[in-house]
Amino acid sequence: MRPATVADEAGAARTAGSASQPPPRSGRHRGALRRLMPHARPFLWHHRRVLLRLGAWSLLESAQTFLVGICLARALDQGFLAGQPTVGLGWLAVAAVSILLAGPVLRGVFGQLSGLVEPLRDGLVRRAVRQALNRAVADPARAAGARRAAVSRLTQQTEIARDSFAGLVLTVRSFLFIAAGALVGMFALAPALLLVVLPPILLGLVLFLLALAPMAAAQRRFLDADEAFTDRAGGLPGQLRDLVACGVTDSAGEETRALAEEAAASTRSLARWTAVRTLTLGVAGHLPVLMLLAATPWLLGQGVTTGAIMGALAYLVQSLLPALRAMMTAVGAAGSRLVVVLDRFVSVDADGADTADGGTPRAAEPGARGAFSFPGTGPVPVPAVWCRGVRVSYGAGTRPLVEGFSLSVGAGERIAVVGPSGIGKSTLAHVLSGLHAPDEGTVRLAGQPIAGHSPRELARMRVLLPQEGYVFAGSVRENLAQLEPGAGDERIVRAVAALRLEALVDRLGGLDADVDPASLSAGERQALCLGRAYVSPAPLLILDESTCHLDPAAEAHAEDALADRPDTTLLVIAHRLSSALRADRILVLDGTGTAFGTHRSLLRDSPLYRDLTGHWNASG
Ligand SMILES: Nc1ncnc2c1ncn2[C@@H]1O[C@H](COP(=O)(O)OP(=O)(O)OP(=O)(O)O)[C@@H](O)[C@H]1O
Repeated sequence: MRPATVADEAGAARTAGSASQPPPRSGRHRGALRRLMPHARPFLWHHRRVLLRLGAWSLLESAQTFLVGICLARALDQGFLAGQPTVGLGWLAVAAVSILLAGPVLRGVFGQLSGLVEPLRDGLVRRAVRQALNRAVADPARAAGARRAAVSRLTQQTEIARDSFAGLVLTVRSFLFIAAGALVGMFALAPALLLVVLPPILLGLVLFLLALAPMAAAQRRFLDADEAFTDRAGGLPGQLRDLVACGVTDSAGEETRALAEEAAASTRSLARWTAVRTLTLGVAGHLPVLMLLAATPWLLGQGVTTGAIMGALAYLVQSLLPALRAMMTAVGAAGSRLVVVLDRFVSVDADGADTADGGTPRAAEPGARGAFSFPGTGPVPVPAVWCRGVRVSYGAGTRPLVEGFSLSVGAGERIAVVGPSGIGKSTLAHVLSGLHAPDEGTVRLAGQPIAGHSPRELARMRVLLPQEGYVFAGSVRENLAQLEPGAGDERIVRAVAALRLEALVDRLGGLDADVDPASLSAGERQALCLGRAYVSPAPLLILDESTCHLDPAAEAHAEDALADRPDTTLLVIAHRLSSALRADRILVLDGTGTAFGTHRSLLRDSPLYRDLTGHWNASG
């Protein structure tokens, strides 16, 4: 049998990823087995009757294996070597009948196999379609083509899962029952045979099991690195002009070099583990035969007959070792594929992330991980901001600023909004905050319609910080706790520390000191307002150029601190390119239409975004 090569391993990894959403982040698949077990156990328990029937058919396979070795030994010892050829032929005839029985046995096994494999596929297909439909409802802005692509990807993955699962069940089951038949047969022939062949088989198996986890990790690392590099290299030629225009060729080159180095390192690592696996296959697949041949004089000295040694050889060469090699290969290749694909189903559910645009997967809905319940459907995360069919204008008869506008932002996401001056960014911020009712359409925050809430209720749903930082005459503490009057000192101190406001608070005389708004600079007022947003209980923070009086470093720190605030979704109306670069996704407003994507995808797809970044770069 041909040993697995790095190319095979890479192929197996690619097959699992070929149906892929974008490459999983490194480490994302760590603990995949642990994540899958809670779903696998109920599935297997639910199909326990099929498993029992499969076991019953497989027992016949054990019996058949057992008979072949025993018959061969008897044919030699009691027949041909004892001068009784007819007896020998008789035993061989029994062996031949048992071999012929293999056909019906295999038919029975396959019949039961479908009872296990098809429900898995049906469940996954149902799940794939429901996931896509749920996302289509939750995110109507996504193009229909992308939705179809998501269904196609997921249905394709179900086929990979089905084939891999079938291969695994077949080979693992076969190995277990054939091994049982062969080992019992050897024990029946002469227990001393087991002393010779069992240790190398067990050694190979243990080495194989020890290498399994690092091998799978190496496959995943290779898959991630290979996809990331291919993605990058494929996109570069088309982006070259914009990269030069934006003056970011050095950083783009560095990034590409790092991806290439990671791809090379991951391939080397995969090669090393493939060599280890080939070694384990060699130990388990060939050493038992060598040991048996080398131990023949000793076995004969122990009174083991020639027929028994030949029977053991037949068990090893005909049944046990081929089944062992098939099982090891299947677990190594199909097993990894199955884990990767099923884990993607789990991860799609947990993240609610549709990454069809090639963008960054959205941040997970807090607490949603593990919501997968196989093979039913799990909850789809509620978007932090969701709007549909929104039309906004200032007065009847005037040209609408936005029309037919839809958007879905996942909880925990960091979004930047960009667009030319006067295009309607602030107006959109007001609409999303419930301060300006749209002419048409619906806006929901965390699943709740924004319309019809009192100002107090709105304050618990979102914070909108305008460009002008409004500070009132009162204590520093009152200013910081304005949106959460009951906030304790601990919370206020945490906000002060997170936003590095200690020096400002000290200069003002501490938390209890009175503030004279007129004595503060515009930047200081903005800093206090950012602290106020941090203290607020609202999960959605909208910054409408509310850091424009801070220097770029302070602005970056403030945005990072607010984005890192627990359970926070951050929407920043950006006035610098750096804000957009820090965001997970960017919304580009251009009056007649919008574009929504990552910095990279927008550089490629949105002429307006390219112009804006070029303008920002030119103006420093
Ligand atoms: N209350 C209002 N009544 C009438 N027109 C308004 C009102 N507020 C804003 N507008 C107009 O709506 C358009 C969009 O304004 P908006 O402030 O939302 O744009 P913007 O993209 O935030 O601009 P900038 O980047 O300059 O802040 C502008 O033409 C503005 O003059």
